[in-house]
Amino acid sequence: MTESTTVTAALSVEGVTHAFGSKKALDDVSLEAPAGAFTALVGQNGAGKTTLFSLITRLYNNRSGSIRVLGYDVRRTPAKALSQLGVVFQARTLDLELTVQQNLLYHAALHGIGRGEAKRRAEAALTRVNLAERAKDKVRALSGGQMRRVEIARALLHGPSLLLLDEPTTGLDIGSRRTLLEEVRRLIQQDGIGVLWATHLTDEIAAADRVVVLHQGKVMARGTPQELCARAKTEDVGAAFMSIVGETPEPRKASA
Ligand SMILES: Nc1ncnc2c1ncn2[C@@H]1O[C@H](COP(=O)(O)OP(=O)(O)OP(=O)(O)O)[C@@H](O)[C@H]1O
Repeated sequence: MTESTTVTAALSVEGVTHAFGSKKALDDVSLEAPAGAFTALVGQNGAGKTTLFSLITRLYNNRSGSIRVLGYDVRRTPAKALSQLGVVFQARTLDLELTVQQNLLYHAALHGIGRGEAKRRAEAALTRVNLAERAKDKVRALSGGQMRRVEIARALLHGPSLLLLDEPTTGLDIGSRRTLLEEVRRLIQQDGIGVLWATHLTDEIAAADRVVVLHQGKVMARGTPQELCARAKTEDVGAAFMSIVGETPEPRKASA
């Protein structure tokens, strides 16, 4: 898929700048996350990923440019835009002492979803992330990867068209990371939702449909992993990322 292809944008960001005092955290950022696709937002620490998520979710007000979720401007029509948005934040936000189901029902109540409907949706959402059998377990009893999947189920309760995940694999082992990626890919295939997955781990972008490279608040590149590799004249997407942000990849250590 190329930039010129006409697609339904689950998320469209155009010309967004955001500063903390005199420091620009985002500088004229434009990007898209199409429906039915996995878009990776890759950047090193401090690139501006969390700031962008805070603007999309209206934790911060965007004073420049526009942010649209399924065509709804988050500033002009926030209720419509946010109703299409599911978010998994970097820090975990589940109540460890409640059961998985209680956590989901609590969240559904905040969205004004009635008890019966909430139970039905919670079961369906847990089934989608392969955790239906853990509904009655306390969250404390789950692994880190399972907790992340509960957070995804929770984010899906109100039927969003766009799922934002901010560094969702932080603290997970390699197997759990792979499972999480597979689950999210399956959701995209089954439901056609758009996903924006923020990460600093370049191995997580190799299988993305599209990649957006963010560096020091600026979009440095957009395209498929193959397009990024072609641009940087390498076959390794991690090396392509390092080249695009102007850093030399560390030489591989020889095995002992
Ligand atoms: N509340 C704040 N006040 C001042 N500066 C901030 C604030 N939040 C972020 N910044 C600065 O904005 C820039 C972008 O930070 P941001 O957290 O968005 O990056 P990030 O890509 O999410 O990084 P990380 O992966 O470390 O979370 C950084 O220089 C950061 O120091």
